[in-house]
Amino acid sequence: MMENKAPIIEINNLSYRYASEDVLKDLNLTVHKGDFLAILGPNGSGKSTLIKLLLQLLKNQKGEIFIYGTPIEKFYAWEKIGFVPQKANAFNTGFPATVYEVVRSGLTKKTGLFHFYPRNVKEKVIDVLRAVEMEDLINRNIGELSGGQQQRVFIARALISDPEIILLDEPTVGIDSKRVASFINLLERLNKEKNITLIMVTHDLSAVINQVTHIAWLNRSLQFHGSVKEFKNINKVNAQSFYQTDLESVSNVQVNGGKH
Ligand SMILES: Nc1ncnc2c1ncn2[C@@H]1O[C@H](COP(=O)(O)OP(=O)(O)OP(=O)(O)O)[C@@H](O)[C@H]1O
Repeated sequence: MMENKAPIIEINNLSYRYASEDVLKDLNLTVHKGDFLAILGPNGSGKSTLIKLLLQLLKNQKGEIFIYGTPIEKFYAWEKIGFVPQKANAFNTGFPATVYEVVRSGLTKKTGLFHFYPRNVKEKVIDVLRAVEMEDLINRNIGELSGGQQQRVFIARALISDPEIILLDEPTVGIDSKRVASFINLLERLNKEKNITLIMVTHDLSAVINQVTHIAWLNRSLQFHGSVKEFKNINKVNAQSFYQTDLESVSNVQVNGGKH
C-alpha cells in the first residue's frame, strides 16, 4: 500500500496570501515516493502558488513544508528536484540555442561535479535525450521544434541532474492534443521505470486520469487528495456536485476517458 512508502514532501497547515488575498488556506498534503500526483483546480485556485512555494520561489508565511523530513528553509539538495515550466512554444525559430545547450544548462546546479569532465557531460545529455526519445534532434535549434518536442527537451533538462522529484506546471499547455497523450505516457514511464515522483499542475483531467496515481483538487483550500481509485469512488457517490460540475466547468474535460 502507498502508506508504506516514505513521505518525501509533507505540507502542514500551509497558508499563503498576496496583499489582502488569501490564496492558500490551511493546506495539508503528503506526497510519497513514487506518487504521480496531478494537481487540479479552477483558475486562480492557488496551484502555481503552491508550486512556487515548493520551489521556494515564494517563502512560507504560515505553515510548514518538509522535504525528506527537512524544513524546506533548510533544504539544500535542490538537484534532487527538477522543474518543468509551462513553456511550450516559448522559443521562436531564431532563438540561438541548440537542444544540446538547453539540456546541458540543467547542470548548472551541479557544475562542480561535471565541470572538469566535459566528455561525461555530452554522454549524460545524450542519455537523458534518449530517455525522452529526442536524441536524434540533439543539434537542432530549440526554436525549430514543436511545442511538444520542446517540452520533452525540458524534461531532459530536468532529468540531467538525476532528480528524485519533478514538478511540472501545466506542461501540456499549447501542445496539440494528439501529442499530449504521448507526453503523458512519457511521464508515466519516468514515474514507473525510474521511480521519479511527479507533481504536475494540469487542467486536463481526462488526459491524465489513466496515468497519474493520485489527485489533489485545490480551490484555495484542498478539496480532495487521494488515489485515483478513491477519486473515482467519490465521484460515483457525488458525481454531480464534484466531478461533473466543478471539473468540467474548469477544464472542458470529457469524463470516462473520452478523447478530445
Ligand atoms: N504575484 C502576485 N501578486 C498578487 N496576486 C497574485 C500573484 N500571483 C498570483 N496572484 C493571485 O493569486 C491567485 C492564485 O494564483 P495562482 O497563479 O496560484 O492560481 P492558479 O491556480 O495557478 O491559476 P491558473 O489555473 O489560472 O494558472 C489568483 O487570484 C492570482 O491573481
